[in-house]
Amino acid sequence: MLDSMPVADKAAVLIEAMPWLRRFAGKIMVVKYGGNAMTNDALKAAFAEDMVFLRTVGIKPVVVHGGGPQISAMLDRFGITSEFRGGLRVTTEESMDVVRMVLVGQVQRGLVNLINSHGPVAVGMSGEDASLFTAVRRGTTIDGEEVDLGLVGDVESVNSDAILDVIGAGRIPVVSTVAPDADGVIHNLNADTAASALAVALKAEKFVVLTDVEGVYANWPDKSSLLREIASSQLAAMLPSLQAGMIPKMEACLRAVDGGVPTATVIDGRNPHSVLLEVFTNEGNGTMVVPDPPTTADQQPEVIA
Ligand SMILES: Nc1ncnc2c1ncn2[C@@H]1O[C@H](COP(=O)(O)OP(=O)(O)O)[C@@H](O)[C@H]1O
Ligand SMILES: CC(=O)N[C@@H](CCC(=O)OP(=O)(O)O)C(=O)O
Repeated sequence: MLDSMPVADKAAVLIEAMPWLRRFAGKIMVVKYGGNAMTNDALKAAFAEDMVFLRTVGIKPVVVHGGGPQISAMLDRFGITSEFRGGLRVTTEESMDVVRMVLVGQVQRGLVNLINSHGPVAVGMSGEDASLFTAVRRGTTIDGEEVDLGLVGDVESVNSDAILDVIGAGRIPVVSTVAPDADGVIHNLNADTAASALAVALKAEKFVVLTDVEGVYANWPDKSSLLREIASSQLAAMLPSLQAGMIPKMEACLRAVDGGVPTATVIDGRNPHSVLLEVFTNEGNGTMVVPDPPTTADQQPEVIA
C-alpha cells in the first residue's frame, strides 16, 4: 500500500510529524489501553509497535492497560457473576483474585511480550510493585445514593520513582491497576482512574486513552454528536449525563487536565496505529479535553511594583 503512495505524499507525512516530534521529545506520555480496544492480535501488535516507535523517537511512553472484557470472560469461565455500577465492577474477594490474575498474569504479560518482540524494553508492573500505587476503598453515588462496590479502590498515593527508574533505564513500563490499601488488602482500580492519577504524578505532557468508540458523544448514541474538543468546565458539567464506562473515563480525563496535564484525548483504538495518528498528525482524532481558556482576569498583565 505504502509502495503505491506518491513520494511527495510520503515526504509530506514525515514533514507533518516534525513539530510533534519536537514538541514531545523527552516528554512522558501516559497511554491507557482499554480492554475493549484489544479486539484482535493485529491491533495489539500495532499498538505495541506504536509504543516502540514513541520510544525510538525519544518520547517516554508509560502504558496503563485495562482488561474489563477479559476479566468478565474469565469470571464467566469460573461461573462467577459480576455487575457494574456507575461504570465500575462490584468486586468481591473471589472476583478480586480473578481480576488480579487476568490483569497482571494475562493482559499485562501479553502486552509486555508484544512490545519485547521489538527489543527488550517493556517491563510489567502493578500497583504492588515498588508500592507504585496505594489504594483507598471507594464507593460511588448513583441517583444520590452511596453504593458499596466492595474491593474497588481509588488511587491514594503514587510512588513516581518506581516508574521514573524504569523510564530512566530506557524502558517502557506496562502497568496493571491493582493495588494494596494501607492494610495490604488488594483492590481493583479502574484503569482509566489509575492512569490519570499516574499522568498527573509523572507530570505527563499528554494523556491518551484508547477505547472502542470514535470519542465522546454529547448525546450518546447519536453519532452526529461526536465532540472533537471540550474544555474542562464543560466536561465537568457534562459528567452527570454520561453512562457506563464513559463515566470513569471522562472523570479520569478531567482529573488529568485539572491536575496539570496539558491534554487528555480519548481515541478510537479499533483503528490500527491510532496512537501514532493522534500524536503525529495535525488532525489528531477522537475527543480532546483541554484546560479552560484563560479568563480576562488571567490575562491581566503582571503589575511590576
Ligand atoms: N457519551 C458517550 N460517548 C461514547 N461512548 C459512551 C458514552 N456513554 C457510554 N459510552 C460507552 O462507553 C464505552 C467505553 O467504555 P468502556 O466500555 O469502559 O471501554 P474501555 O474498555 O475502553 O475502558 C463505549 O463502548 C460506549 O458503549
Ligand atoms: C473497578 C473496575 O471497574 N475495574 C476494572 C479494571 C479493568 C479496567 O478498567 O479495564 P478497561 O479499561 O478495559 O475498562 C474492571 O474490573 O473491569
